[in-house]
Order: sequence, then C-alpha cells, then structure tokens
Amino acid sequence: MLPDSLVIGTRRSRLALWQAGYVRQLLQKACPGLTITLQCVTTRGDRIIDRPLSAIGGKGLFTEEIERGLYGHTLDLAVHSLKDMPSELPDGLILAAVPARGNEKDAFVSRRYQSLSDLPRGAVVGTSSLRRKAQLLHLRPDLTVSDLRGNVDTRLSRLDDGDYDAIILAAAGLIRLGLSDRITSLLPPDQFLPAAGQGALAIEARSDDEPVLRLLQAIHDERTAAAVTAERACAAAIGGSCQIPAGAFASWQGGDLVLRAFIASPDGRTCLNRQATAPAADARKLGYELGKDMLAGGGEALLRSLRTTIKGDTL
Ligand SMILES: NCc1[nH]cc(CCC(=O)O)c1CC(=O)O
Repeated sequence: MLPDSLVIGTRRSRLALWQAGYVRQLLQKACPGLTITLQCVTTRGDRIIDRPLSAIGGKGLFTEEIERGLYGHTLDLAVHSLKDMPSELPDGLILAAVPARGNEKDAFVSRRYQSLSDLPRGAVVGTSSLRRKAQLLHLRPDLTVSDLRGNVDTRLSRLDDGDYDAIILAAAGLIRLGLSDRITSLLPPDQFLPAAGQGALAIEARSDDEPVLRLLQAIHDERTAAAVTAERACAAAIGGSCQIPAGAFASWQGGDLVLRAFIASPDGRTCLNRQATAPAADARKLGYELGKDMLAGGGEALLRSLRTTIKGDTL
C-alpha cells in the first residue's frame, strides 16, 4: 500500500526550501495522486550564527530537530544536503534515497578577479570551511582566508559589501537559488576537491516505513548513490566531520568509480592526496580502503596534530 499523503521536513533557509520543493516535485511527478506538504523546522545550526561551524561541532547540528519530527511521525521524510549529513544516522532512520546529483564543484565568486590564479598576492578570500581553507592555502599560501558564515545570500552580500576579494561557495547552492550568474568560475575537482556528497540531496526516512521507502525508489539514482557511498565511506574512515580539512569526490570511468580524496593540515602546508579505482559494486569498500590508506600514509599523524590544535584552541 502506498501512502496517500506525505509531510516533508525542511530547514527554513531559501536553499533548504528549494531542495525540499524540488524533491516534492520529483515525487509528485512519480505519484500524481499523492498530497505532499512541506513543514519548516529550525535547527541548532540555524540558531547559532555568530561562530564558525568548526567551533560549534556536535553531531547533527542541522538535523537533530528534524529527526525528532520523523521519530514522532509529524514528518515522513526529511530533505537535506547530503554533505551536511553525519556518516551514521541515528537508530531507526536511514538514508532512504538519493536523487540524481547536481553540480558537485566549488565555485569561485568574485567581482574583480576571474579565478584563484588571477587573485593578487595577499588577497582576502572568504570561507568558513576548513576543507576550502586548507586547499586555498595549499594552492596559494600567500592568500588571507577570512571567516564567512551565513546562508548563500548573506555570503554574497558580504562579498558585495567589499569585505572579501573573492569567496568560495558550492556551485550547487548558487545554481539552485537561481544565482548561476554569480559564479565567476568553477574549481575543477582535480585541483580543488569538493566535500563528500556535495551537490547531492539526501532523503531521510524511518527505516521501518515500508510504504514510504517503496515510494522513494521512484526518485532514487543508483549512479549518484554509488558515487556518494564511496565518498562518504572514505570520510567515515578518516573520522569525517567538518572539523577536519578533508574532501572526497568519485567520478565515473565506464562501470568503475574513480575516487579521489585528501586530508590536509589547516594551513594547507601538508596535503595528502590519494586516488583509487574500483567497480561501482564495491563503492563502500573503495571509500573505506582509500580512507584507511590515507590514515596509514601520514593522515593519522596529521589528525593527531590537528586534535592537539583543537584542544589548544588555536583553530
Ligand atoms: N555547508 C552549507 C551547505 N550545505 C549545502 C550547500 C550547498 C549544496 C551542496 O553543496 O550540496 C551549502 C552551501 C555551501 O557549501 O556553499
């Protein structure tokens, strides 16, 4: 039996609303008779806007309150940006479907400069992501990376106010909000690796909700799922969280996945890059082994010094 109505939980930001609305459309196309409503939820991550994400920490910063709605059956599904999802979901909830991925790249956004290499010495680049910061400094040690938090619109207006020479944002977010014309250039993954799952959406549901799980198969994309499985397994193997400068991206080569990943020191001086290839059926193993391989090949030492830095509060 398929359900005849569904409630989708979403955060309130313009991006989250777009993403939930998009999933509603996909589901509506697959099941025209279904009544689908969106319900907005405010999360801890939305409430705290005066500190960098890396200083707040904690699992499920953007998901906890929504998950409570799923447990309580006030929500049937939740739509998230996959890259914001923790590697393990709480008991009773699963990553039920992953629609086809959008743009996975990071975008360089500037009003004066065309690309990273076009930036003058000492230019100020805005981002609060440790992953972006480490890669920026690895490529251009002369840059000043300055904190930039808030939703996509807030970040763009701070660039427009002249606080930064350039900022780095996920291309997917800009495209979804109709802001593609703000993308100055895209950063190619072979130079600048995205976060695991970037550009993909995650649909979370109750693991025992058979009717809903069946319904979601209609909008599940196997190829995206295989790629993000490899990326997330890699992030999980290295203890993935947004407190570690790391990234992972899987692309296709025939029926094989090519997984590229890095771990870096926050200053970008040490940067460990690895690549491995395997059939898509082994996506999880591919990611897990590449992650373990990076740990054994210097990543462990990197993470150790990182933990000391965090404890010493110099991050
Ligand atoms: N970290 C916040 C976040 N989570 C998802 C997106 C955009 C969509 C995506 O990356 O899939 C963004 C904005 C950004 O990183 O610029």
